[in-house]
Amino acid sequence: MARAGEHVGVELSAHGIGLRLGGSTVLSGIAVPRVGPGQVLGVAGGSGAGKTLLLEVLAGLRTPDTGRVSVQAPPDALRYGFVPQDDIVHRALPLRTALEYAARLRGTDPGEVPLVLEELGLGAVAEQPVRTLSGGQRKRASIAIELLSRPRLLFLDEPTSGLDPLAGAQLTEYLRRLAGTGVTVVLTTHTPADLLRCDRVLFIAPTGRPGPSGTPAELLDASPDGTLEALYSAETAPEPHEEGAAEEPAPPAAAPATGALRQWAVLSGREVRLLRHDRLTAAITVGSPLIIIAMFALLFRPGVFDPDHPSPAASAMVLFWIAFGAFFFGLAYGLPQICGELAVLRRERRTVLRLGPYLLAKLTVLGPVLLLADALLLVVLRALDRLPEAAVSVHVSLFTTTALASFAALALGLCCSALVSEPSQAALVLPLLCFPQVLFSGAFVPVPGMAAGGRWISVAMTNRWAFEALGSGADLERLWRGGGTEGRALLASYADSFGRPAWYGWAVLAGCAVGLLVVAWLVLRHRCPAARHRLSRTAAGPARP
Ligand SMILES: Nc1ncnc2c1ncn2[C@@H]1O[C@H](COP(=O)(O)OP(=O)(O)OP(=O)(O)O)[C@@H](O)[C@H]1O
Repeated sequence: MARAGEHVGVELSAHGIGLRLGGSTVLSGIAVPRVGPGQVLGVAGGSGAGKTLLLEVLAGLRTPDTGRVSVQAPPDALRYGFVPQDDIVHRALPLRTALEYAARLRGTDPGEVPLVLEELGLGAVAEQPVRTLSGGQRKRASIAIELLSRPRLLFLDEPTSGLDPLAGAQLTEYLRRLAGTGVTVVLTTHTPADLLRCDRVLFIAPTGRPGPSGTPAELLDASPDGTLEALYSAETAPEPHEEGAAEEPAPPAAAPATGALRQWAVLSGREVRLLRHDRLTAAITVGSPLIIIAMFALLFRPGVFDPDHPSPAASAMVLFWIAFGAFFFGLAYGLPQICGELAVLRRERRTVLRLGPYLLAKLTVLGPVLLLADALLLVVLRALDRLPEAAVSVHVSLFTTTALASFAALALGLCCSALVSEPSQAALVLPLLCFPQVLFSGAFVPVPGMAAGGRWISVAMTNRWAFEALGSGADLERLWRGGGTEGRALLASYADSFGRPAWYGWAVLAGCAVGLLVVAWLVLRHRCPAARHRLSRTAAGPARP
């Protein structure tokens, strides 16, 4: 929290801001009046006028095509916070826990959490899961997370939207008090009552052109009917563009950084807590492999790998479904992971979060569960005589294959989860990903019998490589040679599918897992950009009181 009387502060202003998106101009010639510590700037305008975009430009999250944002801050005082419109706290966690993880991630003292909660009037609901909080409490929770970093410059995108007039008034009053401690506050709002509590107000006219600007009293004087509402569609002359002036060398990020290792540890801890607090998800995570294993145990006959009386076709099916089970475990775990918390991820990326530790934390928590599921699958099937009685090395080979198949599928799931926007879309993707893994695995139509197109597609199917590695590990060819006419027919149709050593399949599966994780990382880097402060910061002496 900023301490009253501290003489550090940030001054912000902007000139000639212009921005084009999707081929059209969304902001042009916007000037932002100078605001400093202790002041609140309200940005107003109709829906779609460009308030959020301007806020992002001011916060250094977007580069304007024209114009300049300047921030005057004493050395080391440019700590900023950005509170977006979306819900940005993990809903399953108790509020206090969510804030403590946010503090650890930012490298700030979790001991600050009770202070921040009290300050925002959230002490009484600190132990409630975030999903049970009211809209107004969630907004304050969102602000609380940013306050943990003790920002000197705080941006808030529509902090009062969805609140009743009293709750909205209380929130803006709180922001006023916060500004009084030396923080510079910039907020967007739709509510004229909020604007009356600001020191300065800037209107953006429809289509992103400049509107009137001044103190609330000046604006009320200038209004044709004495109301702020009348100014929503008013336009003033745009500031001349400063072509090419937008790009400034990027100063270092303002938020305190935590090391990659520490982020990984904090994020892994949070993943575990999320699983513990979201009991239904935890039950599905543990229960779905158990159900699938039980179905396999009921489906397969015992003794199909008996070298004296083998059932060649049945043995191929057992190995295929084991490969598919391992694939399904990984995919089902990976798909819901990222899309359900994109808003949280975006926000954390704007402060400190690194994507490497984030993805690694997912693997750290889900990996052991997957390994356990794969091991249980093999142990149960062997105990029920659905797998061959063989040397330990054979079982190690089968386990290695299933583990790598699960990890490749987990990486595929994380990748797709990063690409979609909502869990409902992830659910739609699930069958689309499973179908080709069945069709082109080479189990039902052996690879040598596929059309050329199918053979090419099968190369990209991790299930094919898992199936072949399992067949090689279990030495299907030898089993089939002793399997009479059926065995010889299968040997002819599968040709050399199981002729390659198992490690060949392992290498492909490991390569797929790494490649897909890199793709997931790239997708997230594009969709959740890290804050790059392109503000033209000027070192300054003591800020104005
Ligand atoms: N990525 C984008 N590509 C193209 N157009 C965009 C993009 N993001 C925003 N816009 C457009 O820019 C305009 C301004 O959007 P912005 O979100 O800033 O509006 P706003 O004033 O915050 O609206 P609201 O009050 O409804 O939240 C809108 O017309 C929007 O459709």
